[in-house]
Amino acid sequence: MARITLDHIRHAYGPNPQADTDYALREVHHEWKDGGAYALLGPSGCGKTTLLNIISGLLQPSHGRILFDGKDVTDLSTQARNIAQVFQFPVVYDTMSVYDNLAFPLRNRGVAEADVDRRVKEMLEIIDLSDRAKRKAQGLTADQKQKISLGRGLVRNDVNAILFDEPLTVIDPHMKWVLRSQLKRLHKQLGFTMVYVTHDQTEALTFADKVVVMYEGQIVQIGTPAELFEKPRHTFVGYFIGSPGMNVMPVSLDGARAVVGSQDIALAEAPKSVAGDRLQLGIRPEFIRIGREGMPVRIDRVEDIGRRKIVRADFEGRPIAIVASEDVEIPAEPKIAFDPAGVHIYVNSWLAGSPATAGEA
Ligand SMILES: Nc1ncnc2c1ncn2[C@@H]1O[C@H](COP(=O)(O)OP(=O)(O)OP(=O)(O)O)[C@@H](O)[C@H]1O
Repeated sequence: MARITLDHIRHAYGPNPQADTDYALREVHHEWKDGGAYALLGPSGCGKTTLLNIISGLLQPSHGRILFDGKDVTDLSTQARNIAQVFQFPVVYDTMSVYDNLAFPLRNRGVAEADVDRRVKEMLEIIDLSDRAKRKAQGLTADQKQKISLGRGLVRNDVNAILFDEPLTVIDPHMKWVLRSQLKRLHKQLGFTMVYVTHDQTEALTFADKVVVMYEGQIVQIGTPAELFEKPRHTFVGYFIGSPGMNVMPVSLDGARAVVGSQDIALAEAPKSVAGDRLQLGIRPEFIRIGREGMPVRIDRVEDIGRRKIVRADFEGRPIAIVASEDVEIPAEPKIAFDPAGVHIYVNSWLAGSPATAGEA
C-alpha cells in the first residue's frame, strides 16, 4: 500500500486554459496517508472523477505530479501503477464462473494456484457468494455482479491503492448498508489505502476516516466527519454536510461582536478582516436554542423528524433553520440564542483565520 502525494495538480480538458474556471481541477496539493480511507465527496461536476482518474493514470494532469511513496508515477500507465479499481457498474467476465472472475487478477500476476485458491475462497466468504462459486457470472443479479467487482478489487494484497468510483450506485439500499460496513471492516483488517468517490454524504461519512470535500474543482476541506460538522472551513462544507445544512447570513463586524440586521452577537474573539471582504456568519441549526430568551424570530413552520424537530423561521428578514429536541416547547413569542461554540465567521466564503486552502490530510 502507498502514501499518495498530489503535487500541485491542475487539470483542464480544453486547450489554453487561462482563468481558474477553465480548470476542471484547480490546484490540488495534498498528501494522503498510507493505509488511509479517503472519501471524495461533492456535487456532480466538482471534479471527483477527474481527480480519481489522475490518481489511477487514466488521465494525465495538465500540471503537477503524482507520487506513490515518494516515487513519481505521473508518466506511468494504470497497469504500472499497480492499483485496483472498482467502477460504478460491474466489470465481470460473464462467461467465467464467479470463482474464476475472482481468481483472474491473481492468476494474471502469476500467483501460485494454492494461494489463489485460499484468497478466492476468503473473498467468496466476504462477499457472501461461496454458494455460487461455480456458477457463471452471466445469470447473476446486478447486486451480485457488483459484489464480484468489489471482490476482484480486494482480492490482491499487493496493490498500492484501491480506487472506488461510486461503487454502490447499482446496489439496493439494504445491501448498500451491508457492503459499506463490510468495506469499513475490511479496511480496518487489511489496511489498504482506499479512495472512494461518492456524492452521498451518508456513504462518505460512515465509510471514510477522512472526507475530502470538493467544490468547483477545488478541495475545500479534508477532515473527519466530526471536524466537517463542527468547523466547516468553507461555507460550501457547512451547506453540503448536515441536514439541514449550516445557516449562512451576511454579517458586519464590530470588534468581537457580529452584527446581523439589528442584532448584536458576541464572538469568542475578534476575527481579522480586510475592507472589501465579503463577511458571513455561519451557524449550524443544532447550535441554536429556541425559547423565551434571546433574539426574536417569526416561526414559518415546524417539521417533525422523530426525536427532533426542525423549526423553520424568519430571523432579521432571512430564513433560518433551528434543530430542537421533540420536547422543546415553542413559546408564543419565540426567541433564539446562538451557542458561541457554533458561531463561525467566513471571509469570502473561507473560515476566518484559516488559509484559503484545505490544509493537511
Ligand atoms: N472528458 C471530458 N471533456 C471535457 N470536460 C470534461 C470531461 N470530463 C469531465 N469534464 C468536465 O470537468 C468537470 C469535472 O467533471 P468530473 O466528472 O470530474 O466531476 P464529478 O465530480 O466526478 O461529477 P459526477 O459526480 O457527475 O461524476 C465538469 O465540468 C465536467 O463537465
